[in-house]
Amino acid sequence: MVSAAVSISHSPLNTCGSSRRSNTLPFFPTFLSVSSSSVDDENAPRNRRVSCACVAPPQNYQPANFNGAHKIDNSSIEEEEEEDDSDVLIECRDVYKSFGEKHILRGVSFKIRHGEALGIIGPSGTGKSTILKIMAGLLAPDKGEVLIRGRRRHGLISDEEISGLRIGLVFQSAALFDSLTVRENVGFLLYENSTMPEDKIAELVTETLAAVGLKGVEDRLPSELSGGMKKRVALARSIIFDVTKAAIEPEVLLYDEPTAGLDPIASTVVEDLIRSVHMKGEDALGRLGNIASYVVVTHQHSTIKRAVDRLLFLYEGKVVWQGMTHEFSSSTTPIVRQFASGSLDGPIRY
Ligand SMILES: Nc1ncnc2c1ncn2[C@@H]1O[C@H](COP(=O)(O)OP(=O)(O)OP(=O)(O)O)[C@@H](O)[C@H]1O
Repeated sequence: MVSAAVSISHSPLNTCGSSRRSNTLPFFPTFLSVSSSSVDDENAPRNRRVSCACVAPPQNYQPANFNGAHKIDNSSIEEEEEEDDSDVLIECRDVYKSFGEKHILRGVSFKIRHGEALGIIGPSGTGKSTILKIMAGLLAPDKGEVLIRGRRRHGLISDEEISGLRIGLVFQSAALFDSLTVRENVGFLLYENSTMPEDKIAELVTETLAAVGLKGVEDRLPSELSGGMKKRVALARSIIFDVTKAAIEPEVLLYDEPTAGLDPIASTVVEDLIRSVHMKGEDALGRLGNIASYVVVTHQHSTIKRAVDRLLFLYEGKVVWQGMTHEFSSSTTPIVRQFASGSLDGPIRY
């Protein structure tokens, strides 16, 4: 489980020609610190450098086509080998990760294609948050590879290594800066890195907050917000982008349990918001979303149904099933049936 003090987006902080710092903001170091509860201290990047590069859709891009659920077996791997991988943005290949004696990931392999809305499900403690952190570059795998647009990443993220792709991680907790106002939290990266005038950033922050259903909260501190409002502020922070740039900067967003702890209606708001910022559709402001693909780790049925198209089921360190969302509840695979129904009978034992 991730519970972090900050939400990060892999946009530049003080790197990549960081140009300007708002005088309304306190000084922040190059590495945006993350609470000790969120990231393995030993593995946390020091002086982290993050990507500001923009990613264009692959040439000859064809939308991803997933034709059904399948259990992971050799035949499916053979099939995958014949696929056109020009639209694969992130690939985890046989990834292993242990924490001491705990072997959490034991050979996890999957691809995230351009345009995908992917969900990762599975029992608590199976490593869902861990795989997100590995993709985001906060943790390094012990074994196996993470490929970013076909290029193997060595160690943790650096600008050079992942140039060509922005990856944002929205932590399970809203992870806002307590001492900054909502405006400063949402506009943080723009204040730090863009050349936009401050009044324009403030305008954009207000628009983005409106897009997540929040009005008139710009001057509040996070402590003055409800849990659901904090989540929406965190989402606003993850989707805001520099509108003065000629090219939209698509990115892959990784959401760790974005609807956990929300009431059903607030969950729906967040689920629709996640959908709306996807490149395929327009956001609440009528702009094309800039998120090329996204991954949602969730336990919530409503989020599975509403926010994602394809699912990976992680269990005992491996992807044991994958399929389209509508196949989840009708699957006859025992482990999926048990999980979908919440039954105590089945292969998963607590
Ligand atoms: N930095 C760490 N140091 C030691 N153990 C860790 C660390 N991070 C995760 N773990 C352990 O790895 C296991 C998997 O954790 P992870 O948070 O990835 O699971 P999860 O599938 O996301 O769980 P949940 O659904 O409950 O959020 C857990 O047993 C957790 O205690």
